[in-house]
Amino acid sequence: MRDKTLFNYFGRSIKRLVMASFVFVLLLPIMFFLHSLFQNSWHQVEQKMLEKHQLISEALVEPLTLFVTTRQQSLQTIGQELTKLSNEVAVVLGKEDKRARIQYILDTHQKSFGNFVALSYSSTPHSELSCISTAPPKQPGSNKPDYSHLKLTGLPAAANGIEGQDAMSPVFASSISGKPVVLIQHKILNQHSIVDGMLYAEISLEHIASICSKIDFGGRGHCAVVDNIGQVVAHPSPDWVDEVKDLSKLSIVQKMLAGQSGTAEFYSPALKTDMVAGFSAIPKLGWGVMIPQSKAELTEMLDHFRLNTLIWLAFGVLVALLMAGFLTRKITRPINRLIRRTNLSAHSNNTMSIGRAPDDTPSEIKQLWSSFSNLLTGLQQSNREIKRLNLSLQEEIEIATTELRQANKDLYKTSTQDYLTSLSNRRHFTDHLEAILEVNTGHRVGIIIIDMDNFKQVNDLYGHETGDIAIKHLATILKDCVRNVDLAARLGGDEFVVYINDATDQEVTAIAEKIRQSVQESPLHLSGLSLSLTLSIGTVNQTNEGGLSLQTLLSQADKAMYRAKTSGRNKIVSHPDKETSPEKPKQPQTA
Ligand SMILES: Nc1nc2c(ncn2[C@@H]2O[C@H](COP(=O)(O)OP(=O)(O)OP(=O)(O)O)[C@@H](O)[C@H]2O)c(=O)[nH]1
Repeated sequence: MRDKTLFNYFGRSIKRLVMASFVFVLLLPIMFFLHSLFQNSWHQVEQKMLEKHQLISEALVEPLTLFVTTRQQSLQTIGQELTKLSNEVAVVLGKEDKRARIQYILDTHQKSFGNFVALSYSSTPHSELSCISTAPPKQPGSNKPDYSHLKLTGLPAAANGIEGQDAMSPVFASSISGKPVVLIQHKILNQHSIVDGMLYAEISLEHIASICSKIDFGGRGHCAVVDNIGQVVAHPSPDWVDEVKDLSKLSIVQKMLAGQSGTAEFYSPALKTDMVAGFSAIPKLGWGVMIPQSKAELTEMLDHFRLNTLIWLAFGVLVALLMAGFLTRKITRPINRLIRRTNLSAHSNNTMSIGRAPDDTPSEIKQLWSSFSNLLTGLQQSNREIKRLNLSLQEEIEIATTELRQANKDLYKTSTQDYLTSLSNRRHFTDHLEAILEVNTGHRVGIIIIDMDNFKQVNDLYGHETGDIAIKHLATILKDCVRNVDLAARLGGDEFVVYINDATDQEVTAIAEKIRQSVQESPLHLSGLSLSLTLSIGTVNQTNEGGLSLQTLLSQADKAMYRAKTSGRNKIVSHPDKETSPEKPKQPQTA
């Protein structure tokens, strides 16, 4: 449901749609990228860094091995000379001379090689040193170094050397220089391969320290070398070097001493931090070399890398959004302009065209614009035509309505009026009276029925047209005599009826009398002819208690009228019988 709402929201305008498309299109790869950046990168970067560290450590294996090997070879050279001397002096020289010659050889080589803190010789493996050459030269009377406590480990043979001939000690503080050194022991063999003497060389580790000191990167990235029992050979900390620090407890050192190479993470108690390192064992020496670095430093590097990536990413997204905004504007601006022009056109009463699309409008929208313009022009023409038709139709409708109204009026007149007198006809009178009787209870209802006396004679004597004139003459008098609230009607022939609304019997009789009198006193003048007319009138006046019948009233009034006829005409008879006879009845007469 929420998704639907979201889609609806973005679907409501092209601008939102395009912007959302850009964002989604961008966001997907960005999210994958970020996921990979934050999930895998630490491991990958750490691995890569450590691989580099390990490569460096591997690269150091050879020079460090070479460092020892070259010194081994030097000892071998000295050893060969001493063997030669041994063979010669066995015959020629005395013991002291031999010792002097050995001392000379040692001094000569000490000077020429310059690699040794001390070169010494003993005639047998366990005898006291008989000759020693040191740099600087040893002071007379000073103690000879004692190597008996050192645990030597065999070295692989140097070039042209014999296996088992050389051995090397762990690092120890030289009694001569006070500095850390390692001791290389070289056995001097006679022609029968029997040990004839021992050559010892204290080797300074300064050269190794100088090689390692060149490896210095980051805040705490360095190189460290340990000997075969895990003691420091080279390390950036001079104290550790001087005190021959034992690092054998470190897991990484133990791995190196076990002959392993690789990468590892370990805690440095000295630096009190987690470290990561690439390490390599130096198989020929039993040593190890490692390139450690603070883990925090790597994390910082990674964070820095991530921050940089995020900044570039944010910059990219911003540029993409700006581009999206610009492109969206290219699409929506002409559409909005089209909408505005269309609205203006609509408000201009369909007279204004929307014009041409601007030149920089995209071609599809240009086509839309053009189609829209054509459509609008057609619509405007149609609208004008419809308007014109509407106007003429309106006129026609008005005329037809007027005619219809007139026709209705005529129809109503025809259906309710008597054609000759324009009084109400019988039907209208009946309908009207029945409606009154139904609703107007409690009021009096008076009915006057009027019939011309001897009217047939009028027709017979003066013609039908004169009869009509006489009928109309009577109608005119009736109109004058009845009140607005009353209703006069022609029932047919020469018979008329008047309804008297809510009047006393006297008032009804008075109106009837007024009619009768008016007719009597208004003879009809027709081209020299004066025609006197009289009327016979019957009346009835009753209170409508409800359920009063019109037919009954008419019948009662009619009977009364007939009684007026039969009792001499020109008189009024009221129901129940009550005659009003003003004067002697007359026949219609001509003057
Ligand atoms: N001119 C004319 N005569 C009509 C019309 N309708 C009916 N008549 C005539 O009116 C006469 C009515 O006569 P009656 O009322 O029956 O008799 P009367 O001669 O009036 O005699 P009494 O009513 O007894 O006084 C008849 O001759 C009808 O033909 C009409 O519209 N015009």
